[in-house]
Order: sequence, then C-alpha cells, then structure tokens
Amino acid sequence: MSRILIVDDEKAIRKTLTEILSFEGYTIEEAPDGEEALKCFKEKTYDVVLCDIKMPKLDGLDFLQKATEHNPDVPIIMISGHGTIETAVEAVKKGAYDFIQKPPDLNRLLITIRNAKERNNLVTETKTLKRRVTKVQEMIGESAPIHRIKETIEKVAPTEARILITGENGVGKELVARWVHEKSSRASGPLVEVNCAAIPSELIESELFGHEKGSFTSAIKQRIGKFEQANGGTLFLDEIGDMSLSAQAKVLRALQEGKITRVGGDKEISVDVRVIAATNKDLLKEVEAKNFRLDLYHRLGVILIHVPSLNERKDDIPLLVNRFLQDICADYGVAKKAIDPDAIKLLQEYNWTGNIRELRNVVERLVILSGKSITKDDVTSYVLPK
Ligand SMILES: Nc1ncnc2c1ncn2[C@@H]1O[C@H](COP(=O)(O)OP(=O)(O)OP(=O)(O)O)[C@@H](O)[C@H]1O
Repeated sequence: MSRILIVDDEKAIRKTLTEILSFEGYTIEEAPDGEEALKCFKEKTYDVVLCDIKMPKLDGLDFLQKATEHNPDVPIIMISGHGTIETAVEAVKKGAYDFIQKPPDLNRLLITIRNAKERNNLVTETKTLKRRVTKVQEMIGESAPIHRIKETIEKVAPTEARILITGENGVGKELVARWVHEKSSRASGPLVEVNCAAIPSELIESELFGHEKGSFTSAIKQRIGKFEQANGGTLFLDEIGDMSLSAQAKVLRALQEGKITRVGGDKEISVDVRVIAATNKDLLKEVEAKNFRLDLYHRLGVILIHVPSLNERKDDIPLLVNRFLQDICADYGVAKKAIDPDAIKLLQEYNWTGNIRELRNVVERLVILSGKSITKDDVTSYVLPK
C-alpha cells in the first residue's frame, strides 16, 4: 500500500485531502508544518509527499531542499495557494515533482499522485537493476570447505539469522557476506559495510549510529549512521573484534531492541537491519581477555561460517589461478596466457598466507614477467623465495 505524507498548516485542507486519498486506498500521514514533516520524512519512507508552500517554522521550499538532500528519490508535490504560484514554479525548478493549486481539483490531484508514484517505482527499479548488473563476484572453488560454505549460504541467506564469519585476512569473508545479502529477501535493500578496525575508537559510535549537530566538536552537521543507512538491508560489520567495548554495548542494544539513538540525541529510532559480522580474531579468546562481550558474541553468532585459508583448500588453486589469469589478461588487453601444468602444481605446493589477494598478485606478476606462456621456471624465478 502506498504511503503519502500530507504537509499543510491548515487543518481543514489536511482533513479534506486525507479523506479523499484514504478513500482511494492510500495510507496517509499528516504534518502541520515543515519541521514536523522533515522529522517524519527522515524517520519513515513515503511514496509521495504533498506539501504546502506557506507554512510556519519551516516553509515548503526549505522543506523541499532539506528533504531532497536527505532522500532525492521521493517525489514531492507542492500545494500552492493563490499568492504562491510563482514559488511553486520555482519549487519545481528546484526538484519538486509538480504542483497542484488550492483548492485541489480531484482528478488532477489523483493523476499527479499516480504519475509521481510511477516515477518513484521506476527509480527504484532502475536502482535494483543496476545492482543486479554489478553483480557479486563468483565464489570460485570446488573444494569440500567451499562447497560447505555455499550450502550454508543457500540455507541461511533466506532466514533473518545473524551470521558470524571467521577466517584470516583476505580469505573471502566479505565475499561470503555479499552472497548472503544477495540471496536474502533483503537483496533489493542496501548492503552497508563498516570496517571497525579502520575507524578510530572515538569515532566508531558516530559512524555506526550517526550524530546530532553539535554533539561533539567536529559534529558540524547532523549525520546518519550506518545502522540507519542499512535500514531494510544488511549491515556488514567487518573486523568486529576490534570494536571498542562501549560501541559493543550500543551494538548489543541495537540488536536486542531494533532501536538506535544518534550520538548526542535522545530520540530512539527503529531500524530494520540484518547484521553480519566478520573477524580474523578468535572472539572467545577476546572474551576471555575481556576485550569482547560474551553476550554480544552470542547475539552475533547464531550461524558461524569459517572460511579456511588457501593452504587448507589447495584443490581450489588451479581454478583460482585460471580465473585470475583470465581476468588479469583481460584487464591488460592481451590474450589469455597459457600456464604449464607443472607450473600450476608448483603454485599449489607453495606455502600461502591465507590471503587470496597474494595469489592474485603472484598471477599478475607472472603475466607481466613471463613469456608467451607461464612455465615452471617462471614460477621458480618470480614466485618462490630464493
Ligand atoms: N572463492 C573466491 N573466489 C574468487 N575470489 C575470491 C574468493 N574468495 C575471495 N576472493 C577475492 O579475494 C579478495 C579478498 O576477499 P575478501 O575481501 O572477501 O576477504 P576478507 O576475508 O573479507 O578480507 P579482509 O580480512 O581483508 O577483510 C577479494 O578480491 C575477493 O573478491
């Protein structure tokens, strides 16, 4: 059902519009001024907004500007009185979808709303399509551990279960998270990633939960945090083992209650987010060392997925090498180089760090330095330590 926000300081106009539009099957919410409207706009999602121009506190044009800054995709239709037609035209130039005149003509009102909604649907569809085109990278591997991981993803993705992914750096934890999101019912929603280790501990709370203007020295503007950005989708908390204890307490609350509070704010904001966390640390050891909360560990780790390092799935090395060869040669605009089977065998025997990026770099080095095809000697000269 489509949701419409009606913003007008005249109660009678709101009442009339609400009656007409509810009768047409729309869900209606009302706001008596721009400020109140902006609050609603930031907290909820609407399909269309109908907004008066002259209003106390925040007028229609200011509301338009602030609302489109927050979310440019929601069509806003201005309602103009006799003296405000010029302003309404200006509003359309500034991004309003259209305007209707007071008193509203019923047919024109309904047609404008229907068209606005259709445009909105198109915008959403295009976004979904774009996301599908830039599709998630294939997870390469036929080894037993990769099979098990793929099977687990198929089973758990459609559920809402929280997932904790463990494994060394660069083994493919993020790729697992992307596939879970892609195969879940949240796929058309956002996937938001936070690398908890890369953010200084004094900023992590504001990064995750947002902040109100002036809540600390550098908070010059209000900011929406990652939890809010991920609303309706998935939040991927990478390197969760590096999160400060005070941020952990807040994340725990967000998971328990489905609500967050911005730093420096007092309002509770509901969020609908599925959390997937990843770490290269042994979290239970971190619990023992009092660096990680046990209750948070239990909240996060309903499903545990361990991604093994390359050395534990050497069977996958030939497939990975071939795929990297293909991708790298395509990037360089050259024909795919051949690689001798005994060169691949040597790569398979190599003692890799867990990081798949290391293997990719090695293949890139071989593509650049070797002749027409990659030989065992190339591997000995360019890869293996002397
Ligand atoms: N099975 C796989 N098939 C193909 N590429 C893979 C596979 N696993 C990982 N990769 C690639 O290896 C790189 C590292 O993977 P990813 O970023 O998912 O690892 P990570 O464990 O999340 O790393 P970090 O610990 O650094 O966050 C990426 O470019 C990823 O696309």
